[in-house]
Amino acid sequence: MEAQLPKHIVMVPFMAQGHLIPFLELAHRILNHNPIFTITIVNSPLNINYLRSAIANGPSPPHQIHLKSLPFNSSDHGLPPNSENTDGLPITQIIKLFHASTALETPLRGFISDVISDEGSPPVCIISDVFMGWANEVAKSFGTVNYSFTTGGAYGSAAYSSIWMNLPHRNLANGGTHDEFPVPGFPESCRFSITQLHSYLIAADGKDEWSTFFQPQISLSLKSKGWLCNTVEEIENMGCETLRNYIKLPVWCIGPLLPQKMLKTNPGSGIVGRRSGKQPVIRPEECIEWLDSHPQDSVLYISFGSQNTISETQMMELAKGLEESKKPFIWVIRPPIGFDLKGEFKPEWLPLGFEDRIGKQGLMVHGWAPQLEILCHPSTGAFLSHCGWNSVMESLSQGVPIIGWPLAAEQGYNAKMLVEEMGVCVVLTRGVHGRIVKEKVKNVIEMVLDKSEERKGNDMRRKASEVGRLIRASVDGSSYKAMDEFLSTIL
Ligand SMILES: O=c1ccn([C@@H]2O[C@H](COP(=O)(O)OP(=O)(O)O[C@H]3O[C@H](CO)[C@@H](O)[C@H](O)[C@H]3O)[C@@H](O)[C@H]2O)c(=O)[nH]1
Repeated sequence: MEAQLPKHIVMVPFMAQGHLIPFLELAHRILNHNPIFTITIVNSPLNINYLRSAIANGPSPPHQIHLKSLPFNSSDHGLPPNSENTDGLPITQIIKLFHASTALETPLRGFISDVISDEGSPPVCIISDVFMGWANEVAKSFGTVNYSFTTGGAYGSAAYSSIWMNLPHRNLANGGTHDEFPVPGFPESCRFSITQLHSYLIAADGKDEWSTFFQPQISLSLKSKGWLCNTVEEIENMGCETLRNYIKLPVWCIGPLLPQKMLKTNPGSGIVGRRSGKQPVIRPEECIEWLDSHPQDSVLYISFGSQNTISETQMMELAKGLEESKKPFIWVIRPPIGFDLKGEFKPEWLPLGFEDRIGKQGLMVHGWAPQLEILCHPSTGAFLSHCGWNSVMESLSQGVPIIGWPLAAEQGYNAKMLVEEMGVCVVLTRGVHGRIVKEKVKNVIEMVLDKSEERKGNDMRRKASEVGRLIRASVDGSSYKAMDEFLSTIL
C-alpha cells in the first residue's frame, strides 16, 4: 500500500513577537492533538531566524514543524534596514511595516506552487493572521481553504474588527451620547468610549494609512472558512457570542496557547521554560530568588509588553508613586516614547537617586524579563500591564489581577472587558498622553494589593483566581474539544 503523505498546513503569522509566538504555540498544540500534520510557518528571513531560536530555546521541537523564509527587504518599503518586526519600531514605522507585510503574498504563492509540485496537492489549509487577510486570496487561487487566527481575545478581536470596519465613533450623533458610542455586533447597552481608542483610530476616515491597511485585511479575513481564537469559551462568554455575531463565521476558542507548566493546577514557582526568540536580561533564577524573599501576593509586576513604552512624564510619576507605596515591585523598563527603545536608559528619566533609594523594594529589569516565571511565582500579587492579550492570559491563568494601562491596538477593549465582564482589573490610565499622578498610582497599587476582606483588591483576586481555574480546566475541556472540532473540519 502506498504511504500516505502527511497533511500539510501552512501558517502565515503577522510580523510581531506577540503574533509569532502564539502561532508557534498553535503549531505545537495542533501536533500534540494529532501528529498526522506537517506544519510550515512562513515569514520574512529575520522573523524565521527569531522563530528558529525560539524553537531552539524551548522544549524539544516536533520534527513536523518547518520554517520557510520568504524574501523580504524592509528598505524597499521605506523602512530602516532589517526592520522586519514591530519590535522596537516607532508607531510611524509600524504602519509602514503593516503595509509592507502584504509584500509576502508573491513569495507565498511561489512556495505553495513548490508544495504542489513536491506533494502533488496543495496544503490542506492556510492558517493566516487576521492581519494577513490577503492569504485568503492565495488559498482560493490554489484550490485550498484559509482559516484566520486571531492572537487576541474574542471581545477584543470583535471590537477591533468592528471598529475598524465601521469607524462608529465618527458618528457620535448616531445613537451616541457625549463621547460614548455603540459598536456594531455588540449589545446596545455596551457603549465604547472615545478615550478607549488610539489617536490614529480617532483620526481615521477610511482613507488614511491605517484604515487603508486594516479595512481590506480584516475584510479579507472575514472571507475565511472560520476563525481560531486564542481564548477560552467559558471566560469570554459575551465576547465569543459577540465575535460570532459580528463575523458570522465559525469561531473555535482553542486557547490559552501557554506552556503546559503554567496550566497545571498548582504550577508554583520555578522555571516555566518558553519558546521565545528573546533572552531575558536577567536570569529567571535571579528573579525567582528575589521573589522568594517577599511574602505571598505582595509584589507588583510592571511590563508594557514587547513593543510599547510610556512617556517621560508618566515614567516619572509612576516611579514616584511606586516609591511612596512602599510595595515591592519588578519593573520591566525601556526608554520612554520618542527615544530608541533599544537604546541606553538615561538616569534622568527617573527621579534623582531612585534606583539607589528603592534598594530591596524594587527590581528594575532594563529590557526583557522572564515574565512567565514572574507571573507563576506565588509572591506576585498584581500585574500593571498594557493589557496585550498574551500578558492577560498569562496573568489570569495564574489568578493574578491586573492594573490596566492600555496603550495601543485592541488593549483598550481588553481592559474594558476585564473591568466590566470579568471584574479582575482596574484601569490606572490610558495611552501615552493619559494623565497620571503619583497619588493615584500609590492608591491603586495599595487597593489592588490589599488582601483584607471587603476590599476591591480582594474581590479582584478572588475573581482572577476563578478565571484561572476555568482557563486550566479548558485544557482538557472546551479548548480541547474546539481543537478537535477544528481539526476534523480540515481532515
Ligand atoms: O519583558 C518581557 C516582556 C514581554 N514578554 C512576553 O512578551 C509577550 C507580550 O505579548 P502581549 O502581552 O500580547 O503584548 P504585545 O507584544 O504588545 O502584543 C501585541 O499582540 C497581542 C496579541 O495579538 C495584542 O493583544 C497586543 O495588543 C499587541 O500589542 C508575552 O508573552 C510576554 O510574556 C516577556 O517574556 N518579557
